Amino acid sequence: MTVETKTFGPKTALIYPDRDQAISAIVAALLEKTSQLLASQDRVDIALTGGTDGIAMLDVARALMESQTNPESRTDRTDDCHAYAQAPAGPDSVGLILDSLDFSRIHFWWGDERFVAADDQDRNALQARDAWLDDLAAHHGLPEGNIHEMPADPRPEQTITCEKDDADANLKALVPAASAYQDELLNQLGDKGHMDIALFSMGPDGHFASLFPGYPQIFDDDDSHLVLPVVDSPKMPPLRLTLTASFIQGSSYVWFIVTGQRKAEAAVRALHTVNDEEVPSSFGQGTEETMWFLDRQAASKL
Ligand SMILES: O=C1O[C@H](COP(=O)(O)O)[C@@H](O)[C@H](O)[C@H]1O
Repeated sequence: MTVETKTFGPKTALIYPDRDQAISAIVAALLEKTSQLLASQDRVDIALTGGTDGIAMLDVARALMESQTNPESRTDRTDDCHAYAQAPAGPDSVGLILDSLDFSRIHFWWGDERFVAADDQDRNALQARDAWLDDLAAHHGLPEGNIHEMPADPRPEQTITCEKDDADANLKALVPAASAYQDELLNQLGDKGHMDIALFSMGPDGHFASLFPGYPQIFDDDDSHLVLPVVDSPKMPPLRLTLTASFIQGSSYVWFIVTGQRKAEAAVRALHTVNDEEVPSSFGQGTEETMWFLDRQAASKL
């Protein structure tokens, strides 16, 4: 597989010929890094992302796992998604890493969530469960308690409106939800206090997590805030919860998966700048490493 590398100060861009290869590469990197970290620490905390590429990553990881346990599924899956065929460490070594991972020591979190009912298909957590996590919990030793979903909107559907005037009513539901997730993060992460690996994708407007350009959440620099509510997201649905930029910046490894021409403009701005409120993804930096996995289209303006 050919991969081109470009560096932008502390940020590195890895450019793959196409979307499948970019996704396979970030999955392989995730599995390798998780395995490496588990060798020297008790647990690994991973923040997942929603969106098309974020969920496609989990589909690929599951396909890879199925190919390990059921070799007959291997050919079809390779044709479908190039999962392990394109993985940088080689199909078998990535599959072996996946096979040997101790999921009882891996915890999954989210960078953001759409604040909708628990059974709403828009939920990032529900999509992630369908793609991979429920299978990990049912068959591969991932304890249910290691899946740390952001809270869902507990209100009955007919009481929820998203008119501007209803911001107060919505905040009454969102603020305790944000604070419950913050408490869970603080309790679970303890002295470590940060994510090991935080995965993100980026919208064409440059948002990541639910931090949107020019919105108040991206200007919040109070380090005691880990999670914030969003009442009027420009991307549907309008009510959301998001990790803050300052908490994200405490993560060890911050990795982006970004594909498609429509994200090329935002990608070039995010990689060339740091902490630019007009391009929130420019805030995405890790203490150990900041890596962008791109396909050629998304990287076309770099
Ligand atoms: O709504 C969201 O969108 C972004 C980006 O999604 P994509 O489909 O353009 O890849 C995602 O990062 C975020 O988690 C999600 O809530």
